Amino acid sequence: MLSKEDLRYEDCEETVQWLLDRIQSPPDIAIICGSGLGLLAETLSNPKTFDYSQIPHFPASTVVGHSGQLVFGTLQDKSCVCMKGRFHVYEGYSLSKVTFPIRVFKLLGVKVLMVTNAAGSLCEKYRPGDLMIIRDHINMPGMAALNPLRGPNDERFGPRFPSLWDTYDRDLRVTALEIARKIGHADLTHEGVYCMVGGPNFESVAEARFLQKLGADAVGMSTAPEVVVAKHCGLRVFGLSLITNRVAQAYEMQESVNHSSVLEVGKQRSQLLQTLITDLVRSIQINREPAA
Ligand SMILES: O=P(O)(O)O[C@H]1O[C@H](CO)[C@@H](O)[C@H]1O
Ligand SMILES: Nc1nc2[nH]cnc2c(=O)[nH]1
Repeated sequence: MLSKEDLRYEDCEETVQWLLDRIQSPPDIAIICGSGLGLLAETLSNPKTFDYSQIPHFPASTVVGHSGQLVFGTLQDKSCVCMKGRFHVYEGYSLSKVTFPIRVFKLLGVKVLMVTNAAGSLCEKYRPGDLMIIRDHINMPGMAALNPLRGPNDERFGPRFPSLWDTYDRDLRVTALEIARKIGHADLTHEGVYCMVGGPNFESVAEARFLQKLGADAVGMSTAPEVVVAKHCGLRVFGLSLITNRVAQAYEMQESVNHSSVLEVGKQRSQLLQTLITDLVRSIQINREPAA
């Protein structure tokens, strides 16, 4: 059964038509800007910006550092769309709402989804300001049935039982690592496993130890639902975490984290993120099917 909160294929089509009536060319690449990473959207040329509040069926951004705008434009001659701000489950939104933009992107013709986020480090060698290319994820809420694909499956989006074994595109990961090396930041760029928790509280020491034992290198409160829905509908996915803090795994550790410090690290690293994403976008070949 669909709940009142669940958005349908027809809702997506309505949003897509509204956007197509207002933009020059449909995007090939979508970029989601994580907490404090909205400056990425400033890299687009000829921007056309919509507040989420204008767009049919879009929820509102309620988190500081997520300005709530969809920006269409060009980056490295590629037609792109940037979400300046994403939706989180802890804001009270259903997973259908949290992931709605991904399905809109798919129907707009997007081929590649790039997700960025701010995350806490569970890995000894990661430092605040480091980058983690996401190799794989652990979707904690998803494993407990809080999955965006729960409920009736609409085959027009994708199959009932999608496989996630190769979710984070190998070629894009390899290229991103090469770019990090070329721009002299190989030392602070890692590849690892992102774990999504529901939030909004940061982890207790016992929770942090638990997640680290499970194989997580970084933890945050987003991304996994977006990626599950993207994979379900056949998008290529690239994920990048900015490590904004270390997560205390011992009671003696003096690690305090708050949202302002997360945003501050985002600001400090925004140039590096822009360079990496811009160079990665340059490397992508888009094969558009010829119009029928
Ligand atoms: O995942 P993004 O949206 O980057 O934000 C991260 O930063 C916020 C906490 O400071 C949480 O929302 C967490 O998920
Ligand atoms: N859950 C969680 N989310 C974050 N986002 C940025 N840092 C953190 C963190 O330490 N934990």
